[in-house]
Amino acid sequence: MNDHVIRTDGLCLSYQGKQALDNLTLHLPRGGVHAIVGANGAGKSTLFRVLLGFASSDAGSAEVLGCDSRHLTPALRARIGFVNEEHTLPGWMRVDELARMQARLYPRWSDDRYRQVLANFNVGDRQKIAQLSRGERAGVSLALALAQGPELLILDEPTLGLDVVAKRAFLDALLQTSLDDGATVVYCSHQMEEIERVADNLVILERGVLRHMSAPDAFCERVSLWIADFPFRQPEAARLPGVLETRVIDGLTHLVVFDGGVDFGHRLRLMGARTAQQMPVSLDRAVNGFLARGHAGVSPAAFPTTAAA
Ligand SMILES: Nc1ncnc2c1ncn2[C@@H]1O[C@H](COP(=O)(O)OP(=O)(O)OP(=O)(O)O)[C@@H](O)[C@H]1O
Repeated sequence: MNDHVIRTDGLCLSYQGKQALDNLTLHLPRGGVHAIVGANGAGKSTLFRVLLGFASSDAGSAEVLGCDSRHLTPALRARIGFVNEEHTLPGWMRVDELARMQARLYPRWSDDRYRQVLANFNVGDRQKIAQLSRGERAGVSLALALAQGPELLILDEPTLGLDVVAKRAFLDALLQTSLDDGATVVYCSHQMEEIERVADNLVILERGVLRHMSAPDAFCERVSLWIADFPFRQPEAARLPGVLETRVIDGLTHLVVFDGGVDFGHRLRLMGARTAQQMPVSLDRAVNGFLARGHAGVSPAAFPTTAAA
């Protein structure tokens, strides 16, 4: 049995000649929390739109829960929860009216789960959706999505603009559902500290291409910060294979390196470094270094895709 909750093969979509998804092959296994990261415009929202059948691809295939995204039936949609970054909900409805409507639509609806999630947010049942703050609306949309009892929950930057307390409540509710109900969560975010906390799998997209997929820890282990002291002149260390980012701080050269290998320090010494020290990096620094090389005009093709099959 194909046990991928999401499966795309050679997916392409361009808007007016701009390639939003570029031959994207992505297979996400069932279970856990999968975080999709990428720079602005990397294709994250476009991918979700294609997966949910809201946009058509130019080529390739997309499947969700084993079904072609172009032909998702209402029964299959009922097994998928979706929270978008705008938390779009009908503003004219009251919170309790909306919940009652959703309860009728979804056979697996759980009032207990709805109440449990909503309790984290300061929302009154009789408030109109339009009167809610952004964070409260986020809480309602998450409570509705989780109460649906989805097998798969897709979230597009769900915590954007939330304060620290609302963010924590949101993530706690998300984790609890993933653990208690066995739902697979797929979400995109720019917040690495969040991803570090909740994600089992890290997916890096760059200009519509899959660049990396592994556990966040495994990714971090492949990225190091090297601090080298070049007493005479700064070398062209950026040319060394795997260098993502270089900076000179207080006379020392800082290099963020991907898969530098055990002899990277030796190479720096051969280039004239008096000392070369290796240090671990945070997920934030590792991902940002990885994405920054694309911004710096370095051709991503110079780096192999490191996605697991
Ligand atoms: N409806 C559209 N019409 C034209 N171009 C679009 C449309 N939607 C997306 N794009 C383009 O497709 C590319 C991918 O956009 P997408 O919204 O998927 O990126 P993203 O990774 O979600 O970005 P962000 O992190 O900024 O939300 C971008 O270059 C964007 O300009």
